[in-house]
Amino acid sequence: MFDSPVVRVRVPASTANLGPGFDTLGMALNLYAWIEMKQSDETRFHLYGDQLKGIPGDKFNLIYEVAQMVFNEAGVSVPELEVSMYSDIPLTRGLGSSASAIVGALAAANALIGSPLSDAKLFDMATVIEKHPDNVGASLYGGIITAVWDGVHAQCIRLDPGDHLEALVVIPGFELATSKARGVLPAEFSLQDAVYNISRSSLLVAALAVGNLEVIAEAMKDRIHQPYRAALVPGMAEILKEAPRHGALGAALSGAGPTLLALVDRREQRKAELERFLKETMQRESVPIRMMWLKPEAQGVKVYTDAESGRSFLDMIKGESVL
Ligand SMILES: Nc1ncnc2c1ncn2[C@@H]1O[C@H](COP(=O)(O)OP(=O)(O)OP(=O)(O)O)[C@@H](O)[C@H]1O
Ligand SMILES: N[C@@H](CCO)C(=O)O
Repeated sequence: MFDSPVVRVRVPASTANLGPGFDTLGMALNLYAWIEMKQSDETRFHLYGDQLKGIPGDKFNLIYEVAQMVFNEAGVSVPELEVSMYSDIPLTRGLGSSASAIVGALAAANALIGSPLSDAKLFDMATVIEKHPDNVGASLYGGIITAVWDGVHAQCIRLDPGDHLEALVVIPGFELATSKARGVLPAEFSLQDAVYNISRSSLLVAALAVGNLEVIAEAMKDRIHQPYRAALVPGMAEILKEAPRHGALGAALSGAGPTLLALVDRREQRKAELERFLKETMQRESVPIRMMWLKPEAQGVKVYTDAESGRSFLDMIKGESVL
């Protein structure tokens, strides 16, 4: 048996793919979900905020299921949990809400039992659950990650995002399930399209590694998933094509969408023009949107100990939440 502390974690949202890096590139963003977890005599959930509406408040919640995987892996039994959760990450919009829930639950459950599992093990488990390492790697490690998965083990290299990148995200007022956005993709690609994506994805990683932002517009182009998904997101094709002419370094569908993300150099003077272009394009398509300026988050999931917290769960969040 172990002492039963109260564990809190903060986990960042993420954007996956960054255009050509389908299922391999991810970047953490400064939008967060928070989870508090403790052992209990009966399982109880306290879900706060608009973003968690409709999420199950019982043992069918993803957080509970993932926590039990950690306990099984570690060979301990913690059948009943009291979980509080607050999130600023919109659900099913392409900003890695499921990855944040998975990584947050893994980190919280692991900390609850004295952290027997390594980060590498948590990464493997997260990837098996999510089925691709891009969002979960970014939420776990922070920064920009380039990752591979062999079906069992995931590996990644983390790049520091630097100080110059910023992202303008356009979040449409409708949900797009990852399963639906993957369902429209072909099973096979031509050699030409494969080369097109490999070359751009490699260029993008190299550009981000050395801070050469000039090639980003070309490096964010993709032929593997975005052309097929464009029909699911009105305005997407025009925004991906034209955003660089309005001040963006490049633009991409964020994860499986429907959120669109324009990367910007923070020193760029044309932010208002970019905002106007994105807003007007979506308005022409009659798509209601929310726009947010976000920054890359260098820190991955953060575990707070009892001693560090000292405040109630909601008080702790108040200072950091964007809502
Ligand atoms: N905090 C949470 N607790 C429980 N389940 C969650 C939580 N957050 C997300 N989920 C589950 O994940 C689903 C969304 O996952 P999905 O992969 O479709 O979108 P996403 O993760 O927001 O976007 P993307 O993977 O494209 O970045 C939700 O419908 C819900 O079932
Ligand atoms: N790489 C994934 C991200 C969504 O979780 C996709 O584009 O389907």
